[in-house]
Amino acid sequence: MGKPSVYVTRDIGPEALAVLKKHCNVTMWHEPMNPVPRDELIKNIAGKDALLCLLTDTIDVDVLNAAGPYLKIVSTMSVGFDHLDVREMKRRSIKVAHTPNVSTDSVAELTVTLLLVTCRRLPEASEAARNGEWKTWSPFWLCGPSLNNSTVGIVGFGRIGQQVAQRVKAFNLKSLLYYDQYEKKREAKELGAELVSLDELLTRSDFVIATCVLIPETAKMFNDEVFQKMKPTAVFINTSRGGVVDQDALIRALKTKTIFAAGIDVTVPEPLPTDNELFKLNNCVVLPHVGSATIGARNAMAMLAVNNVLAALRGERIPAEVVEY
Ligand SMILES: O=C(O)[C@H](O)CO
Repeated sequence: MGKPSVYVTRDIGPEALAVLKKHCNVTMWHEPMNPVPRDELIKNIAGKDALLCLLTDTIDVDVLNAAGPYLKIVSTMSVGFDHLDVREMKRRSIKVAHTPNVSTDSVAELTVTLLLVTCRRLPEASEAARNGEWKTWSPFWLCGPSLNNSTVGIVGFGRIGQQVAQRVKAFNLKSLLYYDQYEKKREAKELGAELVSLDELLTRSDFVIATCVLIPETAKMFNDEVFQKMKPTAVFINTSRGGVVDQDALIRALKTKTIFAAGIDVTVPEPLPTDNELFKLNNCVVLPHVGSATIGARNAMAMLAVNNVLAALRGERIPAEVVEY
């Protein structure tokens, strides 16, 4: 019997690819900075045993139909799987896997970095130094809020939310709040975090950090009403998915100073067009979805995505199967 065939939608690095190629015939989309075009994906997936994809690939009924009857697993090199039609895959008995845990620290580090960069207005400050706006030291020029003695509210207290909590605790907070559909009692106790309603979190927090998953219940949950409940001094950070925010509402909140500032690593769409209003606001820091962008995390994600594929093809237990559906 020949090797199973796998379509890989981007170059996932030499280490992980070498392992995959040892056991499978690999066809791959080679352009590192362009997602595989839809027609190319549809053409190449035909007859494959496995698909290893990224969060930039929408894997829906059309792709599954094009794949045909041999497809046994869709393995995404991401924690989030909102780009996959998981329900349809389960209906067809196709396994679904993702890459949790291995990027948690990197995303938590980036979240805290973005929080600090946004509240201390660093992009604005750096630009001012570069463009000659820096005329003198001035008492209140480029000031922002401090984390010291502040209240931080984390929306979505999963692995990443908890690691963010762990890190921000070091800033000598007044209170650490979280909102989650589950109580997470033990973890919250260890971290000294208090479970509150969303409303209470919004009204009490100086910093509101979104680390929640994108599911129908969280889609556009940060809307006009939610921003209006935040303090006018509040800083909003989102490193989860752009879809949890009503982006027009965020623009309104930033423009009208309903909130002080926002730092976002995720947008709708991605990439965010360069003429988007958010890029024109100096109280908004936009990053190009780099939460997990450390070399170690990305290699570990690639390797886990490969191991998920190999386990499924061998009929073994999949290291990180998506089960909750
Ligand atoms: O889902 C993920 O893994 C992140 O958004 C990308 O690192």
